[in-house]
Amino acid sequence: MAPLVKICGINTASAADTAVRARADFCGLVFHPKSPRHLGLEPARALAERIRGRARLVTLTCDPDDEAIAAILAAVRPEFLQLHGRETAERVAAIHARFGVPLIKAFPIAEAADFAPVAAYAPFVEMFLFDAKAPPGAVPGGHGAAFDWQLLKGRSFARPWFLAGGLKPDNVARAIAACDPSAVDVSSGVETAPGVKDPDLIAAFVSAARGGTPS
Ligand SMILES: O=C(O)c1ccccc1N[C@@H]1O[C@H](COP(=O)(O)O)[C@@H](O)[C@H]1O
Repeated sequence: MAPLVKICGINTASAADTAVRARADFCGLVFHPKSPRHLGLEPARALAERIRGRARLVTLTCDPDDEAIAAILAAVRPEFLQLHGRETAERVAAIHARFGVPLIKAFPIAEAADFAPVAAYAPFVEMFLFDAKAPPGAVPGGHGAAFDWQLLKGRSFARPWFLAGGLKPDNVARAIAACDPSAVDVSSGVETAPGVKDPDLIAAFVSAARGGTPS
């Protein structure tokens, strides 16, 4: 079965409309001030209202405190909160208990040992997400870097999972064939510059992920 598709880092009305028209399953809004895709609460609220009901809304943040989570949830009312920082299983359990919003937990992957912590998060999250490790000191994601998809081959997990990191229209079909993810996530692979989404690349990515022709 074709995986679900998430377009992350939506930051304009036109990118939102393109993702929805391409029938992306999830649209991601980034709350990370060091990211070129960062949104303030008010622009995020407006984009969320444009997307709501047409794709599932995901808000992405890294190591948020409770105050930040409360503000994001109140402004956007997302279907999912993606935690893309170094949140421990205990912290994720606390977020789950306090806020009850379905969680996507991201894990940075470079070698097989990086999957070891994943199982401990299963009771508290809806989906896992596997991304390449970011360079030291850099923003934790959105770099367009891939990890070795073969590391996922033959593994099973207690939750559905996203493949992320360095996906593009011209490699997403190969990535899906290599490791059979439940969902794929892309940010920089559908951009012409950091934070600048391209309508043709978004449409090509969704089509290629669903078994169409890569552009
Ligand atoms: O997109 C961002 O700016 C971002 C910022 C901070 C953490 C994660 C971020 N994006 C996520 O990173 C992965 C991979 O992105 P890419 O396709 O390789 O550019 C993806 O899950 C994004 O949701």
